[in-house]
Amino acid sequence: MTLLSLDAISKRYGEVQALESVSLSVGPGSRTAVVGPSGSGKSTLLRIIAGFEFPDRGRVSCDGTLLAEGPVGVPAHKRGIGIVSQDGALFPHLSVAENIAFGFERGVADRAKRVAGLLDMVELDGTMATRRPHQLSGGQQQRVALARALGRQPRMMLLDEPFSALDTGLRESMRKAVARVLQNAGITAILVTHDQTEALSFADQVAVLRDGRLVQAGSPQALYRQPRDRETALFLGDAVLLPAIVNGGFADCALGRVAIDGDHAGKAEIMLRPEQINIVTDAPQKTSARVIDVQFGGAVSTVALALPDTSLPPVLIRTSGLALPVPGDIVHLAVAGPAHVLA
Ligand SMILES: Nc1ncnc2c1ncn2[C@@H]1O[C@H](COP(=O)(O)OP(=O)(O)OP(=O)(O)O)[C@@H](O)[C@H]1O
Repeated sequence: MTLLSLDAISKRYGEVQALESVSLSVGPGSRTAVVGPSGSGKSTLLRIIAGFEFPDRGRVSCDGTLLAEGPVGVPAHKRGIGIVSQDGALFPHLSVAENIAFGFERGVADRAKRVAGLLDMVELDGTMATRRPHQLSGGQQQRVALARALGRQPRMMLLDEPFSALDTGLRESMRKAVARVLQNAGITAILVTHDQTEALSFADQVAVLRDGRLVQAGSPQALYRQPRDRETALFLGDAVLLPAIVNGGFADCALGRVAIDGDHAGKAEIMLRPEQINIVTDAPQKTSARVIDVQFGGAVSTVALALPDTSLPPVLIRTSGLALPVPGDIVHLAVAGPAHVLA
C-alpha cells in the first residue's frame, strides 16, 4: 500500500539540478529516512512534498490525491502535512499552550483539553503549558513543535533534521520518543537527516540521495548489508572493501575464501562490515594478520590489522574490550556471514 507517491520528480535551480527523476513510495503509517551528503537534494525533496516548492517535472500524490504535477498543484496549507524543522520554529512571545493551539482550526472546542492531550502525547508535563519557549530545554522545545504539528491532525509528518541541535544523549532519546509518538498516532513520517545511525534506527525505509538522484531505497538492514555501490556502503557505516575473484557463491580474497550473498562470477570488489570479522583462536580456515593499532573504546574496541597482502590498506575491526591483542601480535581471523559483492 502506498500513501505518498513521488513519480520522476525533477527540480532545477539555475545551473543546479537539485533533483533528477526521483521516484519513491511511502507506505501508510511507515517511517522513511532520506539521507545523503550535503547538497544532495534532501531538503528540496522535503519542500516539494510539503508544497513549499513545486517540481519542474514529475508528480506528487498522497492518498490518491494529486498534489503536484510539474509546477502546478495544491498549496502547502491545503495538504494536511505537518512539519517539524531543526529549530522547532516556536513563537517566542507565545506560551507553550498558545504555540500548540496556534494551528487548531477556528472555533475548536476544548482547546485546553486538547493542548493537555497533545502535551501528554509528546510526553511533556502539563505544568509546562504556561512557560515560554526560552524557558524550555532544546528537547522540550522540539516536543512542543511536534505537539503543535500533531495538533493540526496531519496525515503525514515531515521531520527536517529535528534532532540535529540536540546533544548526543538527548538526540537518541528524542528520536525514540518521536518514533513512539508517531507510531501511536499512526502518522506516516519522513525524516531528513545527516546522521546515518539515526536514519538506520528510526526508519523502516531509508532512501539515499546523491547529486539529486535516488541511489537506493530499502529497509535499513538491506541498505546496510547490501548497499548498491562503494559510496553508499561507506556513507552508511564503516566497511572493509577488498578486491576478490568471485565464483559459485564464494569470493577468494585477502581474508581467504568467504561466502558471498549473490550469484556473481569474475573479478569484483566485496564488502564486509567490520563486525563480520572476528579474531579467533581456532577456525577451520584461518587467515592471519598483524595487529598494528588498538583503540580501547570500552564495550567496543577497534583493532587495525595489516593483511599479508601488504598492497591492501589496513583492515579495521571491532571487538569486545575484554581480551585485546597488542600491536605486533599475529592474530587469526574468521568471517561471519556473507560478503556483499559491490556493483
Ligand atoms: N532556492 C535555491 N536556489 C538555488 N539553489 C538552490 C536552492 N535551494 C537549493 N539549491 C541547491 O540545490 C542543491 C540541493 O540543495 P538541498 O538543500 O536540497 O540539499 P540538502 O541535501 O538538503 O543539503 P544539506 O544537507 O546541506 O541541507 C544544492 O546544490 C543547493 O545549493
